[in-house]
Amino acid sequence: LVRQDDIGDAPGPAKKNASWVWGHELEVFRGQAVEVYSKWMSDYGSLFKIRAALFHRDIIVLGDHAAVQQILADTLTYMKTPSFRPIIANIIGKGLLWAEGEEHGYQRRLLSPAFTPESVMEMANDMSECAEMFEDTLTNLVLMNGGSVTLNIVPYTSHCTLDIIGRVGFGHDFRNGKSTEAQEITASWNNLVNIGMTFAGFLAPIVLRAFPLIMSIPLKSIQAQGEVREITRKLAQKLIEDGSHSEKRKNILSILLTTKSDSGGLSKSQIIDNISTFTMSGHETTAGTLNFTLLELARNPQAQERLREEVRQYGGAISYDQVSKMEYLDAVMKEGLRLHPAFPLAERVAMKDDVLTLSKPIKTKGGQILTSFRVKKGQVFHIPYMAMQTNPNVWGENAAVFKPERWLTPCALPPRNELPRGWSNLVAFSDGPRTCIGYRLALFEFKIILVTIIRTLEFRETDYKVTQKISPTLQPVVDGRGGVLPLHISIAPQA
Ligand code: HEM
Repeated sequence: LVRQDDIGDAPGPAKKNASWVWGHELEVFRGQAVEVYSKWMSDYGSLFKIRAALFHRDIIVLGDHAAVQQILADTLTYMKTPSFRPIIANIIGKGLLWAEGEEHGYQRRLLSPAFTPESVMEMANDMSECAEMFEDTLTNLVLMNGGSVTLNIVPYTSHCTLDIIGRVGFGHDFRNGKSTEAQEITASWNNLVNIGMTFAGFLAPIVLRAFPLIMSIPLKSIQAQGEVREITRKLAQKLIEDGSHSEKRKNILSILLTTKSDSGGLSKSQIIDNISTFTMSGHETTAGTLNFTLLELARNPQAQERLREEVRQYGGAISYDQVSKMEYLDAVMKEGLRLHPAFPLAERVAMKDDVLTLSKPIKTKGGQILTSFRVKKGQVFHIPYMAMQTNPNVWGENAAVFKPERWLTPCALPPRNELPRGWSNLVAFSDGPRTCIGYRLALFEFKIILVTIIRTLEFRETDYKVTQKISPTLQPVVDGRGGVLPLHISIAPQA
Protein backbone atom coordinates (compact mmCIF):
# COMPACT_ATOMS: atom_id res chain seq x y z
CA LEU A 1 0.00 0.00 0.00
CA VAL A 2 1.50 3.33 -1.02
CA ARG A 3 -0.05 6.41 0.50
CA GLN A 4 0.66 9.80 1.85
CA ASP A 5 0.22 10.41 5.50
CA ASP A 6 1.70 12.55 8.19
CA ILE A 7 4.69 11.35 10.06
CA GLY A 8 3.21 10.78 13.53
CA ASP A 9 3.96 7.08 13.28
CA ALA A 10 7.53 7.37 11.88
CA PRO A 11 10.09 4.82 13.06
CA GLY A 12 12.74 5.82 15.58
CA PRO A 13 14.52 4.92 18.82
CA ALA A 14 12.28 3.76 21.68
CA LYS A 15 10.67 6.55 23.69
CA LYS A 16 11.29 4.64 26.90
CA ASN A 17 15.04 5.06 26.32
CA ALA A 18 14.74 8.83 26.08
CA SER A 19 15.44 10.99 29.12
CA TRP A 20 12.33 12.69 30.50
CA VAL A 21 13.91 16.14 30.33
CA TRP A 22 16.56 15.80 27.61
CA GLY A 23 14.76 13.42 25.25
CA HIS A 24 17.16 11.57 22.94
CA GLU A 25 19.22 14.71 22.43
CA LEU A 26 21.59 14.16 25.35
CA GLU A 27 22.54 10.73 24.00
CA VAL A 28 23.21 12.30 20.59
CA PHE A 29 25.34 15.03 22.19
CA ARG A 30 27.36 12.54 24.25
CA GLY A 31 28.32 10.47 21.22
CA GLN A 32 30.87 11.52 18.66
CA ALA A 33 29.72 13.84 15.87
CA VAL A 34 26.50 12.34 14.35
CA GLU A 35 27.68 8.87 15.54
CA VAL A 36 24.31 8.12 17.13
CA TYR A 37 22.39 9.42 14.10
CA SER A 38 24.46 7.15 11.85
CA LYS A 39 23.59 4.18 13.99
CA TRP A 40 19.89 5.03 14.06
CA MET A 41 19.95 5.65 10.31
CA SER A 42 21.14 2.11 9.80
CA ASP A 43 18.55 0.78 12.31
CA TYR A 44 15.53 2.82 11.18
CA GLY A 45 16.33 4.14 7.70
CA SER A 46 16.79 7.62 6.27
CA LEU A 47 13.87 9.15 8.15
CA PHE A 48 13.26 8.69 11.84
CA LYS A 49 11.90 10.60 14.78
CA ILE A 50 13.56 11.40 18.08
CA ARG A 51 12.33 12.90 21.34
CA ALA A 52 13.49 16.49 21.71
CA ALA A 53 14.82 18.01 24.93
CA LEU A 54 12.77 20.28 27.20
CA PHE A 55 9.44 18.86 26.00
CA HIS A 56 9.76 20.34 22.53
CA ARG A 57 7.92 18.63 19.67
CA ASP A 58 9.68 15.48 18.31
CA ILE A 59 12.48 16.16 15.83
CA ILE A 60 12.59 14.46 12.42
CA VAL A 61 16.07 13.30 11.48
CA LEU A 62 16.18 13.25 7.70
CA GLY A 63 18.84 11.69 5.51
CA ASP A 64 16.74 11.01 2.41
CA HIS A 65 18.55 12.99 -0.27
CA ALA A 66 15.46 13.94 -2.28
CA ALA A 67 13.55 15.27 0.74
CA VAL A 68 16.69 17.02 2.01
CA GLN A 69 17.16 18.64 -1.36
CA GLN A 70 13.56 19.85 -1.33
CA ILE A 71 14.12 21.43 2.09
CA LEU A 72 17.38 23.10 1.09
CA ALA A 73 15.89 24.42 -2.16
CA ASP A 74 12.89 26.06 -0.48
CA THR A 75 14.46 28.64 1.81
CA LEU A 76 11.18 30.45 2.43
CA THR A 77 9.41 27.38 3.81
CA TYR A 78 12.41 25.96 5.69
CA MET A 79 14.54 28.29 7.77
CA LYS A 80 17.26 27.98 10.35
CA THR A 81 15.79 27.19 13.76
CA PRO A 82 15.31 29.47 16.77
CA SER A 83 17.95 27.45 18.61
CA PHE A 84 20.50 27.82 15.84
CA ARG A 85 20.15 31.44 14.71
CA PRO A 86 20.83 33.19 18.03
CA ILE A 87 24.01 31.14 18.33
CA ILE A 88 25.17 32.23 14.89
CA ALA A 89 24.27 35.82 15.81
CA ASN A 90 26.21 35.51 19.02
CA ILE A 91 29.38 34.02 17.52
CA ILE A 92 29.69 35.76 14.17
CA GLY A 93 26.87 38.29 14.10
CA LYS A 94 23.85 38.87 11.90
CA GLY A 95 25.62 38.50 8.56
CA LEU A 96 25.00 36.27 5.55
CA LEU A 97 25.02 32.99 7.49
CA TRP A 98 22.33 34.32 9.81
CA ALA A 99 20.10 36.31 7.43
CA GLU A 100 16.83 34.86 6.12
CA GLY A 101 14.34 35.70 3.36
CA GLU A 102 14.77 38.91 1.37
CA GLU A 103 17.62 40.13 3.55
CA HIS A 104 19.53 36.95 2.78
CA GLY A 105 18.84 37.24 -0.97
CA TYR A 106 20.08 40.84 -0.98
CA GLN A 107 23.31 40.10 0.92
CA ARG A 108 23.97 37.00 -1.18
CA ARG A 109 23.64 38.88 -4.49
CA LEU A 110 25.79 41.66 -3.15
CA LEU A 111 28.65 39.43 -2.02
CA SER A 112 28.64 36.86 -4.84
CA PRO A 113 31.04 38.84 -7.11
CA ALA A 114 33.81 38.24 -4.55
CA PHE A 115 33.52 34.48 -5.15
CA THR A 116 33.31 34.03 -8.92
CA PRO A 117 35.79 31.60 -10.55
CA GLU A 118 37.71 34.62 -11.92
CA SER A 119 37.94 36.28 -8.49
CA VAL A 120 39.13 33.04 -6.92
CA MET A 121 41.77 32.50 -9.63
CA GLU A 122 43.22 35.91 -8.82
CA MET A 123 43.79 34.79 -5.24
CA ALA A 124 46.40 32.19 -6.24
CA ASN A 125 49.48 34.26 -5.35
CA ASP A 126 48.24 35.30 -1.93
CA MET A 127 47.21 31.73 -1.18
CA SER A 128 50.56 30.32 -2.28
CA GLU A 129 52.51 32.81 -0.18
CA CYS A 130 50.50 31.96 2.93
CA ALA A 131 50.82 28.22 2.24
CA GLU A 132 54.60 28.61 1.86
CA MET A 133 54.83 30.40 5.21
CA PHE A 134 52.93 27.47 6.72
CA GLU A 135 55.33 25.02 5.06
CA ASP A 136 58.35 27.03 6.32
CA THR A 137 57.01 27.11 9.86
CA LEU A 138 56.52 23.34 9.93
CA THR A 139 59.87 22.64 8.23
CA ASN A 140 61.70 24.84 10.76
CA LEU A 141 60.03 23.04 13.64
CA VAL A 142 61.04 19.69 12.16
CA LEU A 143 64.66 20.81 11.68
CA MET A 144 64.90 22.45 15.11
CA ASN A 145 63.77 19.18 16.66
CA GLY A 146 66.41 17.06 14.96
CA GLY A 147 64.48 15.86 11.92
CA SER A 148 61.00 15.10 13.20
CA VAL A 149 58.41 16.59 15.52
CA THR A 150 55.05 15.66 17.00
CA LEU A 151 52.73 18.64 17.31
CA ASN A 152 49.12 19.70 17.44
CA ILE A 153 48.52 20.77 13.86
CA VAL A 154 45.29 22.68 14.60
CA PRO A 155 46.64 26.17 15.45
CA TYR A 156 49.08 26.10 12.51
CA THR A 157 46.42 25.23 9.92
CA SER A 158 44.07 27.84 11.38
CA HIS A 159 46.72 30.52 11.16
CA CYS A 160 47.35 29.68 7.52
CA THR A 161 43.68 29.84 6.52
CA LEU A 162 43.16 32.97 8.64
CA ASP A 163 46.10 34.56 6.85
CA ILE A 164 44.49 33.70 3.51
CA ILE A 165 41.02 35.05 4.26
CA GLY A 166 42.64 38.16 5.77
CA ARG A 167 44.55 38.87 2.58
CA VAL A 168 42.06 37.82 -0.10
CA GLY A 169 38.93 38.96 1.72
CA PHE A 170 40.01 42.14 3.45
CA GLY A 171 43.50 43.06 2.26
CA HIS A 172 44.62 42.54 5.86
CA ASP A 173 47.77 40.80 7.08
CA PHE A 174 47.38 38.52 10.12
CA ARG A 175 51.16 37.99 9.97
CA ASN A 176 51.13 34.20 9.89
CA GLY A 177 49.00 34.07 13.00
CA LYS A 178 51.37 36.30 14.96
CA SER A 179 49.33 39.53 14.99
CA THR A 180 47.47 40.37 18.19
CA GLU A 181 44.13 39.97 16.42
CA ALA A 182 45.07 36.52 15.11
CA GLN A 183 46.18 35.41 18.58
CA GLU A 184 42.97 36.71 20.14
CA ILE A 185 40.78 35.05 17.50
CA THR A 186 42.53 31.71 17.99
CA ALA A 187 42.35 31.87 21.80
CA SER A 188 38.67 32.86 21.93
CA TRP A 189 37.70 30.26 19.34
CA ASN A 190 39.58 27.56 21.24
CA ASN A 191 37.78 28.54 24.43
CA LEU A 192 34.43 28.41 22.64
CA VAL A 193 35.20 24.98 21.14
CA ASN A 194 36.01 23.56 24.57
CA ILE A 195 33.09 25.10 26.43
CA GLY A 196 30.82 23.93 23.61
CA MET A 197 31.78 20.34 24.38
CA THR A 198 30.63 20.60 28.00
CA PHE A 199 27.08 20.28 29.29
CA ALA A 200 26.74 24.07 29.05
CA GLY A 201 27.32 23.74 25.31
CA PHE A 202 24.58 21.12 25.07
CA LEU A 203 22.24 23.32 27.07
CA ALA A 204 22.65 26.52 25.05
CA PRO A 205 20.83 25.54 21.81
CA ILE A 206 18.03 23.63 23.50
CA VAL A 207 17.35 26.34 26.06
CA LEU A 208 17.32 28.87 23.23
CA ARG A 209 14.86 26.74 21.29
CA ALA A 210 12.54 26.66 24.28
CA PHE A 211 13.09 30.27 25.41
CA PRO A 212 14.53 32.38 22.57
CA LEU A 213 14.95 35.46 24.80
CA ILE A 214 17.40 33.75 27.11
CA MET A 215 20.43 35.41 25.44
CA SER A 216 20.61 37.82 28.36
CA ILE A 217 21.03 35.00 30.88
CA PRO A 218 24.71 34.33 31.69
CA LEU A 219 25.17 30.81 30.33
CA LYS A 220 28.90 30.09 30.15
CA SER A 221 28.85 28.90 26.54
CA ILE A 222 26.84 31.91 25.40
CA GLN A 223 29.42 34.20 27.00
CA ALA A 224 32.21 32.35 25.20
CA GLN A 225 30.39 32.87 21.90
CA GLY A 226 30.11 36.57 22.65
CA GLU A 227 33.87 36.77 23.22
CA VAL A 228 34.65 35.57 19.68
CA ARG A 229 32.23 38.12 18.32
CA GLU A 230 33.68 41.01 20.34
CA ILE A 231 37.14 40.26 19.03
CA THR A 232 36.10 40.01 15.39
CA ARG A 233 33.97 43.17 15.77
CA LYS A 234 37.00 45.08 17.02
CA LEU A 235 38.93 43.83 14.01
CA ALA A 236 36.04 44.79 11.72
CA GLN A 237 36.04 48.38 13.07
CA LYS A 238 39.75 48.60 12.37
CA LEU A 239 39.37 47.20 8.84
CA ILE A 240 36.60 49.67 8.07
CA GLU A 241 38.73 52.59 9.23
CA ASP A 242 41.80 51.41 7.28
CA GLY A 243 39.87 50.26 4.21
CA SER A 244 37.81 53.36 3.63
CA HIS A 245 40.77 55.46 2.51
CA SER A 246 42.70 53.04 0.34
CA GLU A 247 42.09 51.74 -3.17
CA LYS A 248 41.75 47.96 -3.11
CA ARG A 249 40.77 45.38 -5.69
CA LYS A 250 37.29 43.90 -5.44
CA ASN A 251 37.22 41.79 -2.30
CA ILE A 252 34.71 41.15 0.48
CA LEU A 253 35.67 44.35 2.30
CA SER A 254 35.58 46.62 -0.74
CA ILE A 255 32.14 45.27 -1.71
CA LEU A 256 30.84 45.80 1.80
CA LEU A 257 32.22 49.32 2.00
CA THR A 258 30.82 50.41 -1.35
CA THR A 259 27.31 49.33 -0.39
CA LYS A 260 27.35 51.53 2.72
CA SER A 261 26.85 54.67 0.74
CA ASP A 262 24.12 53.18 -1.49
CA SER A 263 20.62 54.02 -0.45
CA GLY A 264 19.05 50.87 0.98
CA GLY A 265 22.49 49.27 1.34
CA LEU A 266 23.81 47.51 4.41
CA SER A 267 23.86 49.27 7.75
CA LYS A 268 27.15 49.75 9.55
CA SER A 269 26.34 46.93 11.95
CA GLN A 270 25.49 44.59 9.04
CA ILE A 271 28.86 45.41 7.49
CA ILE A 272 30.63 44.70 10.76
CA ASP A 273 28.71 41.46 11.23
CA ASN A 274 29.59 40.31 7.73
CA ILE A 275 33.26 40.96 8.37
CA SER A 276 32.96 38.79 11.50
CA THR A 277 31.03 36.15 9.53
CA PHE A 278 33.59 35.90 6.75
CA THR A 279 36.56 36.04 9.10
CA MET A 280 35.34 33.03 11.05
CA SER A 281 33.43 30.94 8.47
CA GLY A 282 36.13 31.76 5.93
CA HIS A 283 38.93 30.10 7.86
CA GLU A 284 37.88 27.59 10.54
CA THR A 285 35.92 25.47 8.06
CA THR A 286 38.73 24.92 5.55
CA ALA A 287 41.25 24.47 8.35
CA GLY A 288 39.08 21.77 9.95
CA THR A 289 38.72 19.82 6.73
CA LEU A 290 42.45 20.08 6.07
CA ASN A 291 43.28 18.83 9.57
CA PHE A 292 41.15 15.72 9.19
CA THR A 293 42.40 15.08 5.67
CA LEU A 294 45.99 15.25 6.97
CA LEU A 295 45.02 12.75 9.66
CA GLU A 296 43.59 10.41 7.02
CA LEU A 297 46.74 10.77 4.92
CA ALA A 298 48.85 10.12 8.03
CA ARG A 299 46.88 6.93 8.60
CA ASN A 300 47.17 5.91 4.93
CA PRO A 301 50.84 6.21 3.94
CA GLN A 302 50.20 4.76 0.48
CA ALA A 303 47.60 7.39 -0.35
CA GLN A 304 49.97 10.07 0.98
CA GLU A 305 52.81 8.77 -1.16
CA ARG A 306 50.61 8.65 -4.26
CA LEU A 307 49.53 12.23 -3.65
CA ARG A 308 53.15 13.38 -3.16
CA GLU A 309 54.20 11.69 -6.39
CA GLU A 310 51.46 13.46 -8.28
CA VAL A 311 52.32 16.84 -6.75
CA ARG A 312 56.05 16.45 -7.42
CA GLN A 313 55.40 16.19 -11.14
CA TYR A 314 54.71 19.90 -11.03
CA GLY A 315 57.51 22.20 -9.87
CA GLY A 316 57.67 25.82 -8.72
CA ALA A 317 54.79 28.14 -7.98
CA ILE A 318 51.39 26.53 -8.09
CA SER A 319 48.85 27.90 -10.52
CA TYR A 320 45.11 27.40 -10.79
CA ASP A 321 45.60 25.34 -13.95
CA GLN A 322 48.14 23.07 -12.30
CA VAL A 323 46.01 22.19 -9.30
CA SER A 324 43.05 21.63 -11.59
CA LYS A 325 45.02 18.94 -13.40
CA MET A 326 45.88 16.96 -10.26
CA GLU A 327 43.32 14.17 -10.23
CA TYR A 328 44.44 12.34 -7.14
CA LEU A 329 44.56 15.60 -5.19
CA ASP A 330 40.97 16.22 -6.20
CA ALA A 331 39.98 12.72 -5.06
CA VAL A 332 41.77 13.17 -1.71
CA MET A 333 39.95 16.44 -1.12
CA LYS A 334 36.54 15.00 -1.98
CA GLU A 335 37.15 12.08 0.34
CA GLY A 336 38.22 14.46 3.14
CA LEU A 337 35.05 16.51 2.67
CA ARG A 338 32.89 13.41 2.48
CA LEU A 339 34.17 11.88 5.73
CA HIS A 340 34.78 15.08 7.71
CA PRO A 341 32.49 17.92 6.62
CA ALA A 342 33.04 21.06 8.71
CA PHE A 343 29.27 21.35 9.27
CA PRO A 344 28.20 17.77 10.01
CA LEU A 345 24.60 18.71 10.78
CA ALA A 346 22.04 21.31 9.70
CA GLU A 347 18.85 22.25 11.49
CA ARG A 348 15.76 23.62 9.78
CA VAL A 349 12.22 24.45 10.87
CA ALA A 350 9.12 24.41 8.65
CA MET A 351 7.53 27.88 8.49
CA LYS A 352 4.29 26.46 7.06
CA ASP A 353 2.62 23.13 6.31
CA ASP A 354 4.17 21.29 3.39
CA VAL A 355 4.59 17.88 1.73
CA LEU A 356 8.01 16.29 1.27
CA THR A 357 8.67 13.56 -1.29
CA LEU A 358 11.06 10.73 -0.46
CA SER A 359 13.50 9.09 -2.87
CA LYS A 360 12.83 5.73 -1.23
CA PRO A 361 9.56 4.80 0.49
CA ILE A 362 9.68 4.28 4.25
CA LYS A 363 7.65 2.00 6.48
CA THR A 364 5.93 3.50 9.51
CA LYS A 365 5.69 1.66 12.81
CA GLY A 366 2.14 0.76 11.88
CA GLY A 367 3.36 -0.87 8.65
CA GLN A 368 2.24 1.83 6.20
CA ILE A 369 4.48 2.56 3.24
CA LEU A 370 5.04 6.27 2.63
CA THR A 371 6.47 7.79 -0.52
CA SER A 372 5.86 11.31 0.71
CA PHE A 373 4.71 12.84 3.97
CA ARG A 374 2.96 15.87 5.32
CA VAL A 375 4.97 18.35 7.36
CA LYS A 376 3.32 20.57 9.96
CA LYS A 377 4.34 24.18 10.53
CA GLY A 378 6.91 24.33 13.34
CA GLN A 379 8.38 20.88 12.62
CA VAL A 380 12.11 20.82 13.36
CA PHE A 381 14.42 18.77 11.12
CA HIS A 382 17.95 17.59 11.77
CA ILE A 383 19.81 16.93 8.52
CA PRO A 384 22.95 14.96 9.38
CA TYR A 385 25.11 15.73 6.32
CA MET A 386 27.96 13.65 7.67
CA ALA A 387 25.79 10.58 8.30
CA MET A 388 24.33 10.91 4.78
CA GLN A 389 27.80 10.95 3.26
CA THR A 390 28.93 7.89 5.21
CA ASN A 391 25.73 5.86 5.03
CA PRO A 392 26.68 2.23 4.26
CA ASN A 393 23.26 1.67 2.65
CA VAL A 394 24.29 4.19 -0.01
CA TRP A 395 28.10 4.20 -0.02
CA GLY A 396 28.59 0.48 0.60
CA GLU A 397 30.33 -1.43 3.35
CA ASN A 398 33.50 0.65 3.23
CA ALA A 399 31.50 3.91 3.51
CA ALA A 400 33.50 5.09 6.53
CA VAL A 401 36.90 4.23 5.01
CA PHE A 402 39.16 6.90 3.48
CA LYS A 403 39.50 5.70 -0.11
CA PRO A 404 40.27 8.49 -2.60
CA GLU A 405 40.39 5.85 -5.35
CA ARG A 406 36.60 5.55 -5.24
CA TRP A 407 36.43 8.95 -7.00
CA LEU A 408 38.70 7.76 -9.81
CA THR A 409 37.42 4.25 -10.45
CA PRO A 410 34.53 3.83 -12.89
CA CYS A 411 31.37 2.61 -11.15
CA ALA A 412 32.95 2.83 -7.65
CA LEU A 413 30.59 5.63 -6.59
CA PRO A 414 26.95 4.99 -5.73
CA PRO A 415 24.51 5.53 -8.63
CA ARG A 416 23.71 9.23 -9.07
CA ASN A 417 20.03 8.77 -8.34
CA GLU A 418 20.95 7.67 -4.80
CA LEU A 419 22.97 10.82 -4.14
CA PRO A 420 22.22 14.51 -3.56
CA ARG A 421 22.71 16.97 -6.38
CA GLY A 422 25.10 19.33 -4.56
CA TRP A 423 28.79 19.84 -5.32
CA SER A 424 30.27 16.43 -6.30
CA ASN A 425 27.03 14.76 -5.19
CA LEU A 426 27.87 15.56 -1.59
CA VAL A 427 26.22 17.87 0.95
CA ALA A 428 29.47 19.07 2.52
CA PHE A 429 28.75 22.57 1.19
CA SER A 430 24.98 22.15 1.61
CA ASP A 431 22.78 22.82 -1.45
CA GLY A 432 20.27 25.27 -2.90
CA PRO A 433 20.23 29.06 -2.47
CA ARG A 434 22.16 28.80 0.81
CA THR A 435 24.90 26.57 -0.46
CA CYS A 436 28.32 27.71 0.82
CA ILE A 437 29.14 30.98 -0.91
CA GLY A 438 32.87 30.41 -0.33
CA TYR A 439 33.10 26.87 -1.74
CA ARG A 440 35.30 27.72 -4.75
CA LEU A 441 37.66 29.67 -2.55
CA ALA A 442 37.70 26.81 -0.02
CA LEU A 443 38.45 24.16 -2.65
CA PHE A 444 41.24 26.16 -4.21
CA GLU A 445 42.93 27.11 -0.96
CA PHE A 446 42.55 23.57 0.36
CA LYS A 447 44.40 22.28 -2.70
CA ILE A 448 47.11 24.93 -2.66
CA ILE A 449 47.87 24.40 1.02
CA LEU A 450 47.87 20.60 0.78
CA VAL A 451 50.08 20.59 -2.31
CA THR A 452 52.55 23.00 -0.70
CA ILE A 453 53.05 21.05 2.51
CA ILE A 454 52.78 17.50 1.18
CA ARG A 455 55.55 17.93 -1.40
CA THR A 456 58.19 18.40 1.31
CA LEU A 457 56.73 17.05 4.53
CA GLU A 458 55.64 13.62 5.63
CA PHE A 459 52.79 13.14 8.11
CA ARG A 460 52.38 10.11 10.35
CA GLU A 461 49.76 9.12 12.87
CA THR A 462 50.62 9.21 16.60
CA ASP A 463 49.43 6.97 19.44
CA TYR A 464 46.88 9.56 20.57
CA LYS A 465 43.27 8.51 20.03
CA VAL A 466 41.54 11.22 18.00
CA THR A 467 37.74 11.42 18.12
CA GLN A 468 35.33 13.92 16.51
CA LYS A 469 32.81 16.28 18.08
CA ILE A 470 30.63 19.09 16.78
CA SER A 471 31.56 22.28 18.64
CA PRO A 472 30.32 24.32 16.79
CA THR A 473 32.10 22.98 13.67
CA LEU A 474 33.64 19.50 13.41
CA GLN A 475 36.52 19.30 15.88
CA PRO A 476 39.25 16.75 16.56
CA VAL A 477 39.30 15.76 20.25
CA VAL A 478 42.09 14.12 22.25
CA ASP A 479 41.70 13.19 25.92
CA GLY A 480 38.61 15.37 26.21
CA ARG A 481 40.26 18.51 24.74
CA GLY A 482 38.79 19.92 21.54
CA GLY A 483 40.87 21.46 18.77
CA VAL A 484 43.70 18.97 19.30
CA LEU A 485 45.13 16.80 16.53
CA PRO A 486 48.68 15.58 17.12
CA LEU A 487 50.61 14.56 14.02
CA HIS A 488 54.15 13.30 13.61
CA ILE A 489 55.94 15.36 10.95
CA SER A 490 59.27 14.83 9.22
CA ILE A 491 60.91 15.76 5.92
CA ALA A 492 59.58 13.56 3.12
CA PRO A 493 62.28 11.48 1.42
CA GLN A 494 63.22 12.50 -2.12
CA ALA A 495 61.95 10.09 -4.75
C1 HEM B 1 35.95 23.27 3.42
C2 HEM B 1 35.49 24.43 3.79
C3 HEM B 1 34.03 24.78 3.94
C4 HEM B 1 32.95 23.99 4.18
C5 HEM B 1 32.93 22.49 4.36
C6 HEM B 1 31.80 24.86 4.23
C7 HEM B 1 30.50 24.42 4.41
C8 HEM B 1 29.39 25.25 4.44
C9 HEM B 1 28.03 24.81 4.63
C10 HEM B 1 27.60 23.37 4.85
C11 HEM B 1 27.24 25.90 4.61
C12 HEM B 1 25.72 25.93 4.84
C13 HEM B 1 25.45 26.15 6.31
C14 HEM B 1 24.00 26.12 6.66
O1 HEM B 1 23.14 26.09 5.79
O2 HEM B 1 23.71 26.13 7.86
C15 HEM B 1 28.08 27.05 4.41
C16 HEM B 1 27.63 28.34 4.32
C17 HEM B 1 28.46 29.43 4.25
N1 HEM B 1 29.83 29.42 4.09
FE1 HEM B 1 30.99 27.80 3.91
N2 HEM B 1 32.21 26.16 4.02
C18 HEM B 1 33.56 26.15 3.83
C19 HEM B 1 34.36 27.25 3.55
C20 HEM B 1 33.92 28.54 3.50
C21 HEM B 1 34.74 29.68 3.14
C22 HEM B 1 36.22 29.61 2.76
C23 HEM B 1 33.94 30.79 3.25
C24 HEM B 1 34.25 32.23 3.00
C25 HEM B 1 35.30 32.71 2.45
C26 HEM B 1 32.62 30.33 3.66
C27 HEM B 1 31.55 31.16 3.91
C28 HEM B 1 30.27 30.72 4.10
C29 HEM B 1 29.13 31.62 4.27
C30 HEM B 1 29.17 33.12 4.36
C31 HEM B 1 27.99 30.80 4.34
C32 HEM B 1 26.54 31.25 4.46
C33 HEM B 1 25.96 31.26 3.05
C34 HEM B 1 24.48 31.59 2.98
O3 HEM B 1 23.76 31.27 3.93
O4 HEM B 1 24.07 32.14 1.96
N3 HEM B 1 32.64 28.98 3.78
N4 HEM B 1 29.39 26.64 4.29
